[in-house]
Amino acid sequence: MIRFLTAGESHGKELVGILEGIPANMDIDLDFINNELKRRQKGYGRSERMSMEKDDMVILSGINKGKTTGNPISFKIKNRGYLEVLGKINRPRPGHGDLSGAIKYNQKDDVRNVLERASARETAARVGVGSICKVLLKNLDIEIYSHVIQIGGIESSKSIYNKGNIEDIKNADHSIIRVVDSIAEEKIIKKIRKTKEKGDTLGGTIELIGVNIPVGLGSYVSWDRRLDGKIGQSMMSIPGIKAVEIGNGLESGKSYGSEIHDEIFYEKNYFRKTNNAGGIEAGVSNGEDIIVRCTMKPIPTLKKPLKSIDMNTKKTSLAQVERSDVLAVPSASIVAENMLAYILAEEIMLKFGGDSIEELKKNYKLSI
Ligand SMILES: Cc1cc2nc3c(=O)[nH]c(=O)nc-3n(C[C@H](O)[C@H](O)[C@H](O)COP(=O)(O)O)c2cc1C
Ligand SMILES: C=C(O[C@@H]1CC(C(=O)O)=C[C@@H](OP(=O)(O)O)[C@H]1O)C(=O)O
Repeated sequence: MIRFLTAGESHGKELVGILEGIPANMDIDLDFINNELKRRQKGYGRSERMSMEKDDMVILSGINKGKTTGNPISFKIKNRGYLEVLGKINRPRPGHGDLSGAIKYNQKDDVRNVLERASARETAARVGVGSICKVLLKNLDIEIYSHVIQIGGIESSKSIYNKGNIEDIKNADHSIIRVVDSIAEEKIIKKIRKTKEKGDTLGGTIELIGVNIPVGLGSYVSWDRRLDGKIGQSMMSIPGIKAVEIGNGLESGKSYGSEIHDEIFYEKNYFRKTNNAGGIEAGVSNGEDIIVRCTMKPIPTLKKPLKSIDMNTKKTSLAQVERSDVLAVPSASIVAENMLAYILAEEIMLKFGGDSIEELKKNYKLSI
């Protein structure tokens, strides 16, 4: 069984992660992990904080001479934003965790402790965890890719949900956004710039694809073992993600069954000519690519703030203005890839098992 925990605050000393259940003897390439961390920091529209932070992983345990040992892996990622002068916050930002967190944890005098953890800075540690899971999946030739498909209503890349061409996505550059053409790219950048000038923010939609997925991950036997349910929760756990779609989920409600269900064929193996199900039926992977789309709402911190209440005086006021991203959709895309990697690695270990990578590979080969 794989499980993980993260700890750390946005402006605390460090973020830490503990990941248990990764088999022994797996080669860990730290450059690959640090590149994943770097990919999460890219994206036009992010704040100055991203040029301050240079995320890299310091391994504390569970990896020796570049190989996993089977022991829990722990690591840290330094916060260069540590010790910044941070003022009190008592005018909660609509859309952030400020108000509900202040009431829940009785932090009404200063909301700072709430947003320190609600902040998406924590997702750096999740990418640390997910990138180790990606290495596990790569050992079985399973890969995960993602791209941004729209920002603020402007299409940036074509959805590939139905047997589309994934070659473009494999090389998607999240430094800005993967765009259909340079005109769309120009339009999007202009929109982000204008939005920033107006003191406003944006969201968008991302798409993930998992390839070379074996049949049988997840299960229908109990509600909490369904793979689509697990993926849904992992995606919804990313700050800002407000909708998750598997395959052609949204359109399916407007279609006839004859239009949406993927007919079954056989030629040496079972296969489908369409993939509206996004690779999952009855909570079980069916061997087709896993396709997930997620929509992120606009960033809650607005330079031109919305109405709020001063929690000291209870008078109408304007929400607190903090340094903030205008858009973080490309970064969320990398977080989502890594959360999907975690869920798939967890399911792989549940189904095939193995205390060493050799054992896992042997079990896997025998079963598929
Ligand atoms: C990579 C990333 C960066 C983010 N940056 C900011 C930010 O700079 N300012 C902000 O207000 N929200 C930011 N968010 C979104 C908030 O963290 C999120 O909206 C908030 O925690 C409330 O959670 P919810 O949107 O899931 O309800 C970011 C999210 C992600 C994934
Ligand atoms: C630090 C990160 O994202 C942060 C997420 C975030 C939020 O409210 O979620 C607010 C901003 O932090 P700060 O208040 O320091 O400017 C973002 O920069 C990161 O992604 O590494």
